[in-house]
Order: sequence, then structure tokens, then C-alpha cells
Amino acid sequence: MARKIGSRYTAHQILGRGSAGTVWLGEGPDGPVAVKLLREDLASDENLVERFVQERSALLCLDHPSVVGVRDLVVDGNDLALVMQLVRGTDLRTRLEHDRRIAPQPAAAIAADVAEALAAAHAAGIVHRDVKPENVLLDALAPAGPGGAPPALLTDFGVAKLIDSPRTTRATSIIGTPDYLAPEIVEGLPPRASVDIYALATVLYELLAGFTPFGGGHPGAVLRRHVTESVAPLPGIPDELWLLIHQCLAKAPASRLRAEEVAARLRELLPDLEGLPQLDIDEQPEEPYEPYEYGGSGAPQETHGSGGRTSTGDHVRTAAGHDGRAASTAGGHGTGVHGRSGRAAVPLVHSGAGPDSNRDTHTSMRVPGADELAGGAHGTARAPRAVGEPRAGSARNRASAAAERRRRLKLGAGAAVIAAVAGVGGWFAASGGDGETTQPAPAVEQPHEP
Ligand SMILES: Nc1ncnc2c1ncn2[C@@H]1O[C@H](COP(=O)(O)OP(=O)(O)OP(=O)(O)O)[C@@H](O)[C@H]1O
Repeated sequence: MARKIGSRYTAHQILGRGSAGTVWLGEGPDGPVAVKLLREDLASDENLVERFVQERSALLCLDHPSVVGVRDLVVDGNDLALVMQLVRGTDLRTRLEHDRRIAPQPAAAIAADVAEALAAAHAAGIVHRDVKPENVLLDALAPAGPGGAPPALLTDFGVAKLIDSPRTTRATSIIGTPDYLAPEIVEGLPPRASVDIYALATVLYELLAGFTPFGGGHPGAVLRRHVTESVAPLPGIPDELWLLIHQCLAKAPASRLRAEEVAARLRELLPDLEGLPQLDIDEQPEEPYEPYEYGGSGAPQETHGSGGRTSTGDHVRTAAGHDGRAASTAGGHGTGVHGRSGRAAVPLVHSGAGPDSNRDTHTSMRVPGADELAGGAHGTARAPRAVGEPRAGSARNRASAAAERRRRLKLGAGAAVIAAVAGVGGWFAASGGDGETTQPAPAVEQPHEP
């Protein structure tokens, strides 16, 4: 079934659904495009429409081979749509779910592409704010790069900021996906370019390890770990690569590298990584998730996207309880590489399904107090956890990851068809990709120093 979007575009077939709306395969005056049609509740928000128009030039200005280009913004009656470059392939989350881990050279090549996209964005004064595998699309039609990695393109620039109404961007709420949130965001500081570097290092770690450095368990526990825990080197990882990841995961934003430095260093490392196999990492059995609450305050936790409906003012509360086992050893050493399998991003809260989405990705909650982060009188950290000791909560992640995989298989049909029709080859076909993509939401900011 085809539908008109504005006067210039026709949407033919659904490629996928995200928290902000539905992405269609469309046709425009210059050929095929991807059209992200925002959710009705977002499209009917007058303030949002105004900002949408205001941000138009910022969104349209980013022109880089590793950025999914925004071609047009359409405001037409009830339709609010973002017309994008069509990427024929899959997204990095799907790739990772299929392969579990990615060998160092292709992982570094993908990260280098994303770093270059970020360098271009940061130079233009744009902070992405939601770098994660769902927002990296892999172009299956372009020639493969080092280690057979397909070229990677970063997408969803600007969407988070757009759907993020002013009242939800106050300093007391956190916007983003917990596993990838830099500690300064958890502490309530405004997001600068360095948050993207932290998220990129988290993604690179995840590509190599199969799980994120601070993921697992309740989202609140994940946030706390960003602030209080540090990571141990992954077994078998080349020193230089680890050094880079470690530097970019620095708690102090100023200690992280800039995007162009990350890109340059990764490119330099690529020849040395050639032929290295995936890291051999054991994952311990997961433990059941226990409900958790920050200091029992029960502060409302708002959600974005996925039907989070912040724009309509609905709130979602999490269950009360405690994560008594999540360790918090400030400045202490690593969580190790075991006891973790939270590969997929953990939503901060589970939101009601919106009209266009059945995913939880782009969410927000209040900033935890210092006492809560430190595990003080009202805090939640109880006992230090030794390296290798499992972290609470990952069974729930495994279940939700499996549910998400099932959902993607269903939703992925559209993208899979495109991939098949286009004769998807190279790295994607060779490793049997499923042909589905996924994305969340980011933000346009004024120029920031990384
Ligand atoms: N430019 C594009 N080209 C091809 N397919 C795309 C493009 N952008 C998005 N898609 C497809 O649409 C799906 C949904 O994308 P969208 O950005 O709306 O959501 P998401 O990132 O999966 O989730 P969320 O927005 O909740 O984080 C993706 O999984 C992908 O399959």
C-alpha cells in the first residue's frame, strides 16, 4: 500500500519501526529514499513541529559518507517526516546479535567510520547523544572494507533533540540509552561531544566482547556503574586497541580523545589487527533480575519514544525494590569481563507501546542523587563485587533480547526483501545477516568542545 508524504514523496513499504515512528521505503523526485514518519502524538505537538522546522538547516547540513544523510523534512497536515538517504543493508545491532562478537579488525573499521561521522558532526556543532549499534547502518551494497566490514553509517542525528520537549530536557532528567550513557550525563551535566566518544568506545567494546562494559541488570544500576566502576582489559585484546577504548571510557570527559583522533588511531591500528580472530571470552551464567529503585523515592520516570509519550505528559514508574548485589567500587577495578551478557541496550523504563512502536529504546529518567550513586544511606550499592563475580539481572536482559530478536525477525521482512533484491553480498551475506535495522534517537546541540 502506497501513501503520499507531502507533495514529493511516496511511501511504499515499511522497513522498520522505532521509538519515534515508522520508517518507510519511499520514492522521491531523486529516487528511492527512507522516510521516517514520526508518531502521531509527536506530529500533533505544535512545539515539536516548530522545532522541527527550526532545526531543519542543522539536520540538512551534515554531509559525510559515514552519516546517513537527511534529505528533507516534511510537515504536511498530520504528517511529520524525515526523508533520509536509503541504506540497503542491516544495522549493527542485528549484525551483532547474529555474530555475537566481531573480530578486532572489522570492529575497529566500523568504529573508525562512526568516529569519522562524529568528527564531522562535532565540527558542525552537533552532538549525536545516542550512539549505539541500533543507530549504525551497514551498507551491504558498497565494497567491503578491512576485515570484510561493510561501510558503516551513523544515523538518527537530531531526532532525539526534536522529540525531546523543553520540559523533559531539564537538568534533572536523563535522555538516552543506559548502556551507552557517559557518567557526566548520569551526573546531570549537559551533553557535550565527549559523550559521543564514550558511547562509541562502549560500542567498540561491545563489538569485541559481545556485551557492554557497564550493562546488565536494572537500568538504574547500569547508570550507577558508569559513574562508579571502571573496566578491566578484555582478554586477548591487542594493547593499543585496549588503550584507545580505555582512554575513551575515561570518567573525566576532558581525558577522552576527540573524534578525529579516535578515527585516525583506529585507522592506524587496522593493519596490525588483520587476521585476528574474535576474542575468546567466556560469559558466566546470568542471574535473575531483581526489581530496583533509587532510594525508594519513586520519582516519576519518563520515557521517550517507544510510545513513551513524554510529549503528552504520561509518566511511567518502575517497580520498587533493591539491587543489593550490584557492586559500586568507586575508582575500583574492573567489572571484569564475566558475569555480563547485557548485549542489548537496556531501556531506562519500560514504556507502554506507542502507536508506531513496540520497542523501548530512547527513554529518560531523573538524575540520581549523589547519595544514590554512591550507595549511601539511601543508596543502592551494598557490597563490592569481585572481578568475575556475576552482576545482578542479566537473565532479564537475555529474555528481552530474545524477544527483541523475535520481533526483529518479524519486522525485518521488509529490509530483508530489499537486501535480497539488491543482491546483498560481501560481509553481510557471507555471515548470514538477517537484514533488519534499528535506530533510536539523538540530538542537535550548539557547538561544544569535546
Ligand atoms: N536510512 C535508512 N535506510 C534504510 N533503512 C532504515 C533507515 N533508517 C531506518 N531504517 C530501518 O528502519 C528501522 C527503524 O528505524 P528507527 O530509526 O525508526 O528506529 P530504531 O533506531 O530501531 O529505534 P529507536 O528510534 O526506538 O531507537 C531500522 O531498524 C531500519 O531497519
